[in-house]
Amino acid sequence: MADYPVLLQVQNRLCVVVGGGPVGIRKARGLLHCGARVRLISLRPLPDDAFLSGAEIVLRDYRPADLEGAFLVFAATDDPVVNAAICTEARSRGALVNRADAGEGSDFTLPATVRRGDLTLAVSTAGRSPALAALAGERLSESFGPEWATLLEVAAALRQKRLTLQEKTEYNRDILHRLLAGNLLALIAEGDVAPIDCLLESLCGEGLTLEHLGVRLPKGTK
Ligand SMILES: C[C@@]1(CC(=O)O)c2cc3[nH]c(cc4nc(cc5[nH]c(cc(n2)[C@H]1CCC(=O)O)[C@@](C)(CC(=O)O)[C@@H]5CCC(=O)O)C(CC(=O)O)=C4CCC(=O)O)c(CCC(=O)O)c3CC(=O)O
Ligand SMILES: NC(=O)C1=CN([C@@H]2O[C@H](COP(=O)(O)OP(=O)(O)OC[C@H]3O[C@@H](n4cnc5c(N)ncnc54)[C@H](O)[C@@H]3O)[C@@H](O)[C@H]2O)C=CC1
Repeated sequence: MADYPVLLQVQNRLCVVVGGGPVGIRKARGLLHCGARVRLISLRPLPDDAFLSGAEIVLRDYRPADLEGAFLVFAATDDPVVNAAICTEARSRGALVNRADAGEGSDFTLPATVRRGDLTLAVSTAGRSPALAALAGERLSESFGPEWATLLEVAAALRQKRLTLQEKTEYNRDILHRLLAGNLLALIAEGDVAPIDCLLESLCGEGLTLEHLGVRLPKGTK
């Protein structure tokens, strides 16, 4: 059966990772990045460069009570018996569980992820080849440069304006097509405000400049 893709809001919710190897650390970092409260249980101490500031680190054998109050659970030890026990316990507590050593045993899997500001691109292979997911993510990363983050800011600001004016939502797709045909992405990458304002005003109406939309070009561009 096909997997159902969702994006979860984990801010301030407790997520428990069991296992402090490279895999557990990667999952914990991804969770911290999204504002989750992270509890990481590990038998062995973490390496010095784990950089998990803000996480609660518990260095001992996993106990079922470690999962108390968890929204998400990650079974990421190198012991399949322990991982299986974590999955059973998590489900009995009503938490969703990810099993690092077996895609089939998981309630959810993690995709390879590329972020450009609030634009998120995620690749899954339904657990069949994580290395292929990573490779496809690298390709996406090359195709979607940092200018996409600014494009999203422009699109979101225009959308906000038009919704305020109660116009039809088809407008959003149409105007984006026309802005892209006008080379907006390349103009953002070049970092010059004037030609971007010129394009915006010609397609969206007089006065609709970057400044009016509240969008700043990132530092590093002109
Ligand atoms: C099911 C899933 C469960 C989950 O963890 O969510 C899972 C399971 C397993 N991974 C294994 C191996 C590897 N995983 C990676 C890398 C990543 N694995 C990720 C996700 C997932 N891995 C989920 C499915 C995703 C999908 O649908 O495609 C990524 C995308 C996201 C992330 O983890 O954040 C991240 C790339 C991030 C990036 O670089 O962008 C690498 C490569 C590397 O490390 O460089 C290897 C070694 C090469 C290889 O084996 O392919 C093994 C065998 C372990 C063993 O042999 O013991 C299992 C267990 C099994 O398959 O049974
Ligand atoms: N999903 C994925 O992306 C990947 C999954 N894997 C799988 O994930 C597993 C973990 O991978 P690594 O992090 O590389 O392994 P690792 O061997 O480096 O780390 C395992 C961690 O689990 C801890 N641990 C073991 N038993 C424990 C217990 N009873 N209580 C608390 N902590 C315990 C150890 O202290 C260690 O920190 C591997 O066995 C492998 O099968 C491997 C590569 C990628």
